[in-house]
Amino acid sequence: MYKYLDFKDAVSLSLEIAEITGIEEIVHIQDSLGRVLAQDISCIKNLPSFNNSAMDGFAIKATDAGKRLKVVKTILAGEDSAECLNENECYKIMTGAKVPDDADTIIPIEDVLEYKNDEVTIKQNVVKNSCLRFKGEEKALEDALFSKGEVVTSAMVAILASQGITMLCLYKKLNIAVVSTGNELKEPWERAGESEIYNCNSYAIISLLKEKGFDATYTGVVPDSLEKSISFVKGLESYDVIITTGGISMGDADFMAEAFESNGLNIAFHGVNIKPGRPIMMGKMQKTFVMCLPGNPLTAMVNMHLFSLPVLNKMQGSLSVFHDIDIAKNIKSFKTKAGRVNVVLGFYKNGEYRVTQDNKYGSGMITVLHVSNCILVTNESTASISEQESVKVIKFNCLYTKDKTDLFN
Ligand SMILES: Nc1nc2c(c(=O)[nH]1)N[C@H]1C(S)=C(S)[C@@H](COP(=O)(O)OP(=O)(O)OC[C@H]3O[C@@H](n4cnc5c(N)ncnc54)[C@H](O)[C@@H]3O)O[C@H]1N2
Ligand code: MOO
Repeated sequence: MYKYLDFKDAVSLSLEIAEITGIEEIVHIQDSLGRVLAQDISCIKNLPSFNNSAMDGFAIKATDAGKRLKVVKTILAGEDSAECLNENECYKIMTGAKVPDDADTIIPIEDVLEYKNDEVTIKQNVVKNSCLRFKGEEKALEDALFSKGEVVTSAMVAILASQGITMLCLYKKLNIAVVSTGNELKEPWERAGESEIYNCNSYAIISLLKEKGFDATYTGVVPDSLEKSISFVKGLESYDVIITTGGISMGDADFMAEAFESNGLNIAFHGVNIKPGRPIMMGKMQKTFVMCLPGNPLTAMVNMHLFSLPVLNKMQGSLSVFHDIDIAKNIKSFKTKAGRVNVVLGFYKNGEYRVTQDNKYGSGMITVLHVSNCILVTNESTASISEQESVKVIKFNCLYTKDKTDLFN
């Protein structure tokens, strides 16, 4: 195994070699949520599209404040009325209806002094242009709306639909293979003897990928044999990304590094000075990005958050690659081991961080992930985090940002 690489260098290196696949496809807005835009989009219909009323009431000239006016017409939303006001006249108008150019102010129905027999008495105090929404005041034609690389949200879908845009050019979803390794593994639907365990990593990783908007294909368990590992890996060449767990450390049955190297893997790094996650390996096999994560379930998931998701964000074409960290107050002191980067599980709520089980758990554990909702990363010189200290946390359901963030505590 190579010398353990510095955590920051490993993250930088992985992002350096991660390349966007750039393959585009046309998708309906209904299916675009969480996908990455492959086009810039600008305003093609003014928002709003015409001057309209923000209230049900009367459209008047502000200069008619204090007068009694004749209601000459009622304008409903969707109607296009020509201007027709003479002196001492006004329109009755509904919310969203187009305001003819000869009216400049809307008086809500509850604010008039009297409304009877098609006549309305307007109060003295009238503010010109009130309750009026002007054409293009929100966005005007050709204003920039979205940029290539933005992730589609429901708010964006609202804007797209408001523009009459139904089809979008998006980056095609990455083709991700998820692989488990190890003779000890049985699938959850099989029967595991006492010395065997159920494969939980593949299902956990695929679920996490789904949570983050990625799809993945589960390709099965590779047995602990170099020959079989080499040929299994060969069959995965068409994927954009391969994520494996297990078989990457120093044991007699750890064949992943050799199997990938035999298939032309260019190793970017193998071994990082971090706990958990030290044996992690990343590299490129021709165009395929390879992520070999350690087999311990907790380690595999933590590595997914720290290393894999930013790389996948970049490859998917998203501009928001980096973890959007939260700042929290640490409410229970705990120790970490200086000399390496530590990843510490915790629970974040209302601006407070509470360490999971006093930071005393093993990488092989599974249930500690469930009682945690975030991680915290300490730098190599940190040996403890005290109560009341301000800490940076990465929530499992964090957003991602364009700006490179400093994760260290
Ligand atoms: N001499 C050394 N031994 C180990 C080192 C080291 O530096 N020197 N590193 C340790 C660390 S840290 C880790 S993490 C593990 C990682 O080892 P591998 O990536 O080779 O993983 P395996 O040995 O195959 O498995 C580890 C552990 O995880 C279980 N496992 C594997 N796959 C799954 C799965 N799909 N679902 C559930 N559980 C899984 C496996 O049964 C093992 O218990 O190495 C240390 N050793
Ligand atoms: O990555 Mo291993 O813990 O760090 O168990």
